[in-house]
Amino acid sequence: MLELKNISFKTGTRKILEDISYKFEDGKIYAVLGNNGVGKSTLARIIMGLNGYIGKHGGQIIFNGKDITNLNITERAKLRITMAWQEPVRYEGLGVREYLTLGKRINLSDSELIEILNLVGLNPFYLHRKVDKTLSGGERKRIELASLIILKPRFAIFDEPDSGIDMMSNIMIERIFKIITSTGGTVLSITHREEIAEIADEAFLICSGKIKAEGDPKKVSEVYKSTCDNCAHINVPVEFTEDEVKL
Ligand SMILES: Nc1ncnc2c1ncn2[C@@H]1O[C@H](COP(=O)(O)OP(=O)(O)OP(=O)(O)O)[C@@H](O)[C@H]1O
Repeated sequence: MLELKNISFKTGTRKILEDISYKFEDGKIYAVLGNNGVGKSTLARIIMGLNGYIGKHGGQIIFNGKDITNLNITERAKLRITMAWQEPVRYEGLGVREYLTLGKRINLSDSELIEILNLVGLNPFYLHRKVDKTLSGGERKRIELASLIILKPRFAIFDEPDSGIDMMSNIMIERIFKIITSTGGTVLSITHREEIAEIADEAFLICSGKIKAEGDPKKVSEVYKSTCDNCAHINVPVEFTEDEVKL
């Protein structure tokens, strides 16, 4: 269980996140919806413990009963809190096999690696490729998803899990999420796409740094469609009533 308690974040006088409280249970998929710039990735960076966010945000993060608010990204990684970034990084010279096995620190046979590549829609040939600019964006993203499966995360954040990957891959994304939740891990997917949000067990909508709606993913994505398409208050914190929030 990961619990966010009254998370807030400011840059100068600008409020980016305000009073975000949410409980993520083990073995469940969650989605966070919201327009560009509403604070979704900022919340992810706070959960991950990135430099520039630790000690600079308000509120607490409790993970399995332990206060992890002041732990850095490495300490949180040891608790297997991980993230697949919106724009995966490339490493010149590093082979896919080395990357996936953390330079052989993770012991996986070729057939196990090939099975994981297959899960993310890549053929065995990719084991012999490098994680560099010769990979397309979509291929790189798939390798990143494979590495996340291998890490067996307890809490995994996917920032736009389908960015750069074709539409046909929604089923693949759902399969990856379910591999993680089947062993009790929690998935948080950050998305603009209703189809991806609707894979989740629960969803919440961030608007101007606050939770505007939470609950059933279909209902939350309806609120998203009906209110966020022509948003009149991008990045301006607004007040919502309790009734609007719980769905
Ligand atoms: N450390 C920071 N310093 C200055 N501004 C920041 C910082 N972190 C986030 N912001 C600003 O906060 C706002 C929210 O950013 P964030 O990346 O969280 O948005 P988002 O909801 O993930 O958007 P997108 O869908 O475009 O990825 C943006 O205007 C961003 O520029």
